[in-house]
Amino acid sequence: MSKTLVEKIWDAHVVKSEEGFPDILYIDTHLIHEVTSPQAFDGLRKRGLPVLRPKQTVATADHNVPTIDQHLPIKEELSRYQVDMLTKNCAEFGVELYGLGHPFQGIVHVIGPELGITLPGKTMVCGDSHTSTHGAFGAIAFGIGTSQVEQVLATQCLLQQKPKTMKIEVNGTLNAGVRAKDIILYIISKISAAGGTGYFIEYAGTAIQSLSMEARMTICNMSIEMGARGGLIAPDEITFEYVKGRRFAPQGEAWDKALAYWKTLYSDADAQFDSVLSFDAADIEPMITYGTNPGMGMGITQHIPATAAQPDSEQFSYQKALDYMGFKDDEPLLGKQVDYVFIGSCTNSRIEDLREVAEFVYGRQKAPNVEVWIVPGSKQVEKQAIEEGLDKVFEAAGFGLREPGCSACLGMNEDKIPAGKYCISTSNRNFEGRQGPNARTLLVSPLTAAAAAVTGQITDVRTLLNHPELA
Ligand SMILES: CC(C)[C@@](O)(CC(=O)O)C(=O)O
Ligand code: SF4
Repeated sequence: MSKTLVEKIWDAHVVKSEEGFPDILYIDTHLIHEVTSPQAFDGLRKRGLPVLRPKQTVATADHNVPTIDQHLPIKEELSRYQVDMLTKNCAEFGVELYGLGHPFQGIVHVIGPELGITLPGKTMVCGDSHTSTHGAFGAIAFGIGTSQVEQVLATQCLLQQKPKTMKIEVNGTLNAGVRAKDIILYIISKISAAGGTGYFIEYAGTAIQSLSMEARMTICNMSIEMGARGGLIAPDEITFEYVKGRRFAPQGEAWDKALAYWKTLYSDADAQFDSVLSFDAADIEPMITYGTNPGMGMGITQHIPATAAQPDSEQFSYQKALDYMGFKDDEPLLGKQVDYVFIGSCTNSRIEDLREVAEFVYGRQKAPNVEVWIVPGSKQVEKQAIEEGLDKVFEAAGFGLREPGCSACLGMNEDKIPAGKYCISTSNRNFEGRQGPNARTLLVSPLTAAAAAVTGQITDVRTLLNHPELA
């Protein structure tokens, strides 16, 4: 019987399936961080239970960590407490922790892939809705809640309803200045922040298959931002090349065996999806969000869609979003001054992202009216960026390479955007107060962020690509 890729991986991990009940799903790898694990460990402690498979559990500190002077004690009391609790819990339950100062530390969805922990065909969960990132490797990866974190720690299994499947095809060639982040922001702007609810999405098509693994991770990372359970891309030679030789990837005969299995991981030609959407890469221009959910995005040269053009039921919340952002119906965003540029987060903070920013700002200066924070996704990304001299390029442009963490993606550590300030951000959420109370977030690609860093305003990067003398 023909199957989609999701069905193939799901069915290979079902421990028990009974009509009218959720499946019992085996979890290959459980990733944890300091925010959503304390209560789960407390639950085990109260019931006197161990972590069933500590060797299949990996922890890191990323949300609450500072991104400068990480060698010093964390200043914020709550952040320090969260990180200390993670250290204590991992020591007590025998879980490997890549904590502050460890050479493998970083954002949980950056370190899994770069360490070869994220592999095709796996089931992977984390108490974090951006766990879908790992689907870029052809894994079923999704976010879970704290009580489910406890369930997986105790049983290495999870009760889950089998999700519906959606195929999103993007075919064709990307225009100049258009990157993976623009693809996913475009898709979400077309189907809305709820368009994928209840589905597990498979991204396919020639434009997707032409992307690097880092770019594929950017796409899968934001599956949740359209309500999807997760997102994945069938593994191929680009995937295998990326994984080969990584620290925890299979080696030798185990590699050969794994590769033979991974090559069976694709949706059968006649597999039935519950929904299929198609997009043309040629229609996509550099994107930017103007509102307070990732679905409120538009091409950077466009004008903000009118409130009256929204469905009646959405007009109140739409207008409220524009008021929060200080924007009006039908106004253009190009040329608007911004205050901060944040390049980081599990969406865009990998070496490919930093290289692209460095290439763009090389020989240029940041604008005097912006503060630029560039935050590597992990210690390994930081190390590689320094080895490649990218830190020197950033310093010459007027901003320094910080240390790894979630940073300004969310207001849970020292890196907060002040109230009322506009932040051009390569992260994945622009909710009210996400980057700090009353901060105003404009989601873009790293390339568009680099352009704003140089001009100090919302900029169509293609202008500068075509006319380097302009900035
Ligand atoms: C808030 C934080 C813990 C989180 O990582 C949680 C999540 O993604 O579920 C986020 O980015 O919103
Ligand atoms: S970088 Fe942002 S979105 Fe990603 S895990 Fe951290 S807080 Fe969540």
